[in-house]
Parts: sequence; C-alpha cells; structure tokens
Amino acid sequence: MTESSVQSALWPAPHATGAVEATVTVPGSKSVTNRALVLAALAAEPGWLRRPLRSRDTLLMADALRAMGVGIEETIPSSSQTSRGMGDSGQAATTGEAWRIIPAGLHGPAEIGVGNAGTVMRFLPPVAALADGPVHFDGDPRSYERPLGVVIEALRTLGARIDDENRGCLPLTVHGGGALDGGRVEIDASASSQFVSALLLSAPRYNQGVEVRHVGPVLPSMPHIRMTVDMLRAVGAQVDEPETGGERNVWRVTSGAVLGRDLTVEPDLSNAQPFLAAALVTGGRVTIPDWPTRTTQPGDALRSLFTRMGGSCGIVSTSDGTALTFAGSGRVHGIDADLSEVGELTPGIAAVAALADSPSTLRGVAHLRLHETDRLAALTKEINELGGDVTETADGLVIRPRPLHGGVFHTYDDHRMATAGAVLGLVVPGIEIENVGTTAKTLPDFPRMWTGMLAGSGSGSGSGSRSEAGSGSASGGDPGPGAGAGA
Ligand SMILES: O=C(O)C1=C[C@@H](OP(=O)(O)O)[C@@H](O)[C@H](O)C1
Ligand SMILES: C=C(OP(=O)(O)O)C(=O)O
Repeated sequence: MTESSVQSALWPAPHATGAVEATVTVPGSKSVTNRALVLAALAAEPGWLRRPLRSRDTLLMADALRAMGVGIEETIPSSSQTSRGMGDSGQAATTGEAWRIIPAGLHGPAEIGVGNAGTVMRFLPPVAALADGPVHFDGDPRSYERPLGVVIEALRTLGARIDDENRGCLPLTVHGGGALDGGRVEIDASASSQFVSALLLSAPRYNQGVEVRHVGPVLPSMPHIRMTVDMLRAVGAQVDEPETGGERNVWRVTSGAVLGRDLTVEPDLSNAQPFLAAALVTGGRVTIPDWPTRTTQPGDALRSLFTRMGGSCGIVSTSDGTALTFAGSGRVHGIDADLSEVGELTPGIAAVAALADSPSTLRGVAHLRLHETDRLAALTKEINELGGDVTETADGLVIRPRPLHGGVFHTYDDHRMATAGAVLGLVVPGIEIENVGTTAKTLPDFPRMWTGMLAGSGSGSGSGSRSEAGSGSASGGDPGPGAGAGA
C-alpha cells in the first residue's frame, strides 16, 4: 500500500461482544510534553524529559526546536535512573524513554513545519522572536485556517518583526533579532487559550517579561492556562495572576532565568478518554495506571463527567503509584454540560452521548469550529449519517440518542474524530473509520491499543476475561491500516 492509500483506508472499528475489562497504559500528555520541550529549550542549562509523548505533534515540536539549534537527544535510561519533577504525580519512573534537552543560542534561518499542531503553531513564533535570524513557519492546509493573528499582533506589540503573507495566518516568517523587549499586551483569546499560553511560555526570556491581559468575551480551556502557569513556576519563573481589584485574566511573567529540570510526563488523560468510554458504553471496567492525584490536565474532568453519564470510578494505590479504575454500570445517561474548560473532550463525550438513554446538551465549545476540523459540524454530520439526531447550536451540540447503524465514519484528519468513531463502533456493528492513522497526531499506537484492549474481552473473542493494552505493550490484534502513519 502506498502511504496515501494507507491514510485513506477504512478501518473496521472492532465491535465489543461483551463488557470490556482491561488495563490500558496511556502514553504521555501532548500538552505537557510540548510545554516541557519549549521551556527546556529556553533554559539556561540542560534538562531531562522522561516518558515524553512520541507522536506527530511532539516530534514536530522537537524537530522545530532542533532546527533552531536546540539539542534533543533521545535515550532509554537505565532502570537505576529514577526521576521526579513538575507534573509528576509522585511515582518514580524507572523505565521508558527519556529525552535530554540541551539548550543553545536560538538560530535562524530555520524552516519549521507545524503540521496541524496548535501547540507548535502558537507556542513557537514567540520562541522564534528570540532567534538570531529568520524563522519560517508552514504547515498542513488546515493550519492555514486556524487562528494565529492574535499571537502575531501581540508579538509585534512586544517588539517582534513578522511577515505574514496570509495576514494573520500561516505561512509566516518571524525575523528574530536575538532578543525581544516584551512588555504589556491586550489580547482576545476567546478563539484559543493557546494564545495566552504561547505568550507566557517565552516571556521569562524577554527583556521586560510580559503582562498579558485577556479582553475577549470568553476564555476557553482554562486548565491548559493553569498548566502553563504551573510549568513556568516549576522552572523558576515568577508568574503573578492579580485576581484582586477587578483584574481577572491577567498574567505577569517576570524576566529571569529558566531552570533546566528533570520532568516525568503524566499520561495523557484526554487520550485515556476512549478507553474509559469503552468501560462506560459496554458496562465494563478499565484501569489506567499512573493516573495523577494532582494535575492540571483537563482530562481529569472525565472522572466526574463520565460518572454523571452512568459510571463510577476511584483512584487506587498500586505498587507503582496510583491508577484510575473506571466501571460502567450498563446504563449510559445523557448529560447537560458546559465543556468550555475541557473542549478537547467534546468528541468523545458526543460519541458516548449518542449511545445514551436520554438527550445531551454540550455547551461552551463554539471554538471547536477552529480545531483540527470544525468539530461541531463533523460530529453532527457523522453521527447523523449513522442514523443519529444531532443538531448544532451556537456554542455546542444537542444530541438525541437514536438507534444507530453501521457506515463509514469520516475523520477529517482529526485524531479525536477517529477515537470517537471507535467508541461508537464498540456498540454499533459495521462502523468503518476512515483514516484511523490520523490518531498519530497524539496517539500513534491507537489501533493496536484498541484491539489489544478488546483482545481478551470482546470483539468476538468472548467476554469477561481481562486484557492488558498499552503503548508498545499491547499483544494480539491487527494494528490496522495507517497505524503509526503520519508521524
Ligand atoms: O494548550 C494546550 O495544550 C491545548 C489547549 C486547548 O486548545 P484551545 O484552547 O484552542 O481549545 C486544547 O484544546 C488543545 O488540545 C491543547
Ligand atoms: C485541539 C487539539 O489540538 P491542538 O493542540 O492542535 O489545538 C486537540 O488535541 O484536541
């Protein structure tokens, strides 16, 4: 098969013949990995990143930093090396991949491919402003449509010179001058929290630091901004959030050195979503090892969201740390939820909602129209083409469950559309996922993990027995077309 035929192939989504019972090891968080790479690249000394996510978005980030002169060495640490660090839930890492990041003077000229990674296209122009020459950014066709003008204008206010031939979108060139003044900037981040995170992450290296004031009507994905602030503080940056005197949504980062750290990346809790959903929709039980007890990841909200939808869960101590066990009850309920803080969970919640015993209203997620695809339109069309009844609202979806039938579930190059389709396929026979390889954006091993999860508990192989699935540890099952493609 050529790469393009692999990409467009249809993947027969496995159907669960019984309750899913599995332990699933989920790879590291995209959002933590890409923030950690940026901060380590800006540091005054080398640092370590353990259990990083290795996916299209994070490899694009690493390659982009390398293009500007940063050293990133990929090593497998010996079992005697252990680590603790920011974002760490307390468990020691004794195995797995580790990247050593060796900061250097940032150089241009450089060519950066952002793919369709919001974190790369938003977080790196502020870094490139510190380079000593031009840094050119380009990406997938969809990246041209995703908003970037707010970051471009803010950087200009802070002293950067940028050529944006497409006016506010990619492609663009940041003419780095080796340093940036910094200062105060007002932005409207209602289209993406990543605008705020982008400006804060590089701010300690700007001459005057940065004060960012959000002045727009809404601000989505607050946990991701908290993640940025937490991770900045963990590398020694001073970040003030004056919430008194009527000042909300203001962040001040003081100019100062960024420390090199040793960080173990938490599992990606948003990527745990399809596996937890599998327990919910099949009345099964799924355990996710290393679920952190304290985290800024929005995926932690799945514990309450999926409990409201009919499941139950608990964090348990294990010999290696902590794990989340989530159990379905055999019933799936609809939900009325404001998902503005956790927008990236919407596709997975919509899939579960389409299988529920009552309607759902998902609100606060108008900005999803500007994600990997227009997720509100895509979910509406794809669920309805399987017999569903979904309508778009100004800021979300209303989902009235109907009996669904098989068919092709199109994914629009959106990893979370693919995993949402896989959840539907557990319950609805005959669903085929177009381009499941698009999951490589954040979870390259998804098809193998999914079939591994089902190997002992469903998909025609009997129900009730336990299976183990995880990145690199799943056994059995066809990895499916496109597995690993696109990275
Ligand atoms: O900062 C981050 O790591 C992210 C922020 C969110 O973006 P938006 O605020 O644009 O939704 C989220 O949806 C995305 O998956 C990751
Ligand atoms: C919106 C997402 O990604 P990005 O980082 O490209 O914005 C996502 O992963 O759901």
